Amino acid sequence: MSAQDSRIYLASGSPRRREILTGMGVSLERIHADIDESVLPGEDAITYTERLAREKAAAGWQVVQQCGLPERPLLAADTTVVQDGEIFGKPADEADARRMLQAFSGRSHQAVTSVAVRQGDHVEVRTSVTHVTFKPLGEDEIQRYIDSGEPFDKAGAYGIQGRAAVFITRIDGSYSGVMGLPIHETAQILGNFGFQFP
Ligand SMILES: Cc1cn([C@H]2C[C@H](O)[C@@H](COP(=O)(O)OP(=O)(O)OP(=O)(O)O)O2)c(=O)[nH]c1=O
Repeated sequence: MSAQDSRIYLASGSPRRREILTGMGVSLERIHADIDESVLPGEDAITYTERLAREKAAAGWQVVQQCGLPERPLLAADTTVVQDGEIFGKPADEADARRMLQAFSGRSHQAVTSVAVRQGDHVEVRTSVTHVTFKPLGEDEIQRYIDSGEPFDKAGAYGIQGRAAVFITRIDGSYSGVMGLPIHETAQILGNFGFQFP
């Protein structure tokens, strides 16, 4: 079946994920499901994003069942940023955003995204790790970026697809993965659920 022939459930409030899937030709229906996104003690970034993608998919699947919705694949994902083993989620406030952007200034970090697709008890998960390098940032640049409001709903306090693009000197890996949904890995998993791309 082609991507357009069938819909998936999207257990995500991220506008970026919706845009990427729509761009891939996938029709979707949003499912609301919330989970606790705390990092467990000693958990590394990949273990964390894979666990969260699975948990978001499980919570979404529960909603599908509780509402008696027709069975079809459900997709969930989680993105985080990691540098020297430290996990950077969404900034809690302006000071937190400043701390993150200062840490990334003139250095490399990794953006990690795990995507999970679930139907019934069958779940598949893939992870993409992308190396991102920032130019050295001045305090005034950081402040102007914070004032734009862009950092606050994004892991690592920046959006590669937005104004932070000018901070980035190099990426090695998946651009869409940094944005929140790696297209290659997503197409691979959905392929295993019967979708065809393009
Ligand atoms: C690093 C980076 C992250 N992000 C976003 C992608 C994700 O939406 C967000 C990371 O938070 P997530 O918790 O992965 O996702 P979310 O809370 O937005 O949505 P949901 O849990 O409902 O699926 O950061 C960008 O948009 N651009 C970037 O360059």
